[in-house]
Amino acid sequence: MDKFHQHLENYRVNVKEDIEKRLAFIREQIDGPGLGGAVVGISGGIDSAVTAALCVRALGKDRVIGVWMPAYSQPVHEADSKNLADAIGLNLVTVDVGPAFDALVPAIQDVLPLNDKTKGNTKARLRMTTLYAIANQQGYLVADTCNRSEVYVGYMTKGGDGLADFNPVESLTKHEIRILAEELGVPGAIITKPPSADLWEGQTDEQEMGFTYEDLDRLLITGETRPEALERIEYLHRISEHKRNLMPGI
Ligand SMILES: Nc1ncnc2c1ncn2[C@@H]1O[C@H](COP(=O)(O)OP(=O)(O)OC[C@H]2O[C@@H]([n+]3cccc(C(=O)O)c3)[C@H](O)[C@@H]2O)[C@@H](O)[C@H]1O
Ligand SMILES: Nc1ncnc2c1ncn2[C@@H]1O[C@H](COP(=O)(O)OP(=O)(O)OP(=O)(O)O)[C@@H](O)[C@H]1O
Ligand SMILES: [Mg+2]
Repeated sequence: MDKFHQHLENYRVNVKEDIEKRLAFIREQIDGPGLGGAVVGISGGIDSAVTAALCVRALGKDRVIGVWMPAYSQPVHEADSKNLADAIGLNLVTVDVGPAFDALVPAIQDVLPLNDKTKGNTKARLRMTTLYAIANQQGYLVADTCNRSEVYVGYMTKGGDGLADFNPVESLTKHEIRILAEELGVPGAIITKPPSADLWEGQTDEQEMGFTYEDLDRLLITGETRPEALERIEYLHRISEHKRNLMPGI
């Protein structure tokens, strides 16, 4: 077995211990300052599924709100979000951010045209606004869902999914997140689905980044990867330095 798979195997063996460490971290973040609970944006993807499952285990289902926020989202993600909620006992609510997006984008476009990426990032920032409204009102914290792989290359929207109050999955690569998801009882369809920001039709992480999560996670775990991927990964890492901030994480 190579170094990469050996690392993942070790993680699998120790996953229960790792979960306990993360649950303690979440309780410390919420109960330390005497706050009520946590709010998590639920996309139907694996990162938010794992984050929500950890929060529910740490705090109990009455202290966690999951929010599905469609804006021209693929129907499969809504179904997966509902299946997740049933599987982990998550209190899931829906806030449709589509109308706000439809009102805001033409107003900005009166000033200058926006491309698909900019529009997509605007959706992510409307979701952040929604999560903070709920957190504000309830005395909750917003949970971040960005994993170690995404953070390394800055693959998140600044001030969107990249802005939150604490992060229970920050030190985990995408491959480790998959192992954790299995252990937490996340439905299989969410674990095997290709990662996507779903910010525009047909978007997938690997296609947009220009390398695979295996390329990226091999680098993070073993220090080596395919030379062609390495150049692009390090380029994205350099230009995203401004996105890595000081929020408490584990
Ligand atoms: N050197 C610098 N120092 C300080 N600030 C700097 C900067 N360079 C850019 N900026 C600022 O940052 C902005 C660009 O950052 P940002 O708005 O994030 O935009 P950008 O990095 O261009 O796009 C975000 C990327 O993250 C992806 N994404 C978003 C959301 C979720 C997921 C997912 O995995 O699901 C992925 C999305 O598909 C896209 O590829 C600039 O407009 C500028 O305001
Ligand atoms: N439609 C949505 N409703 C609610 N939250 C969303 C939605 N789309 C994205 N988000 C939030 O933005 C985060 C970033 O998206 P990202 O795609 O990186 O994570 P994911 O969907 O959970 O996992 P994956 O990377 O496997 O797709 C999500 O984890 C979620 O918190
Ligand atoms: Mg996603």
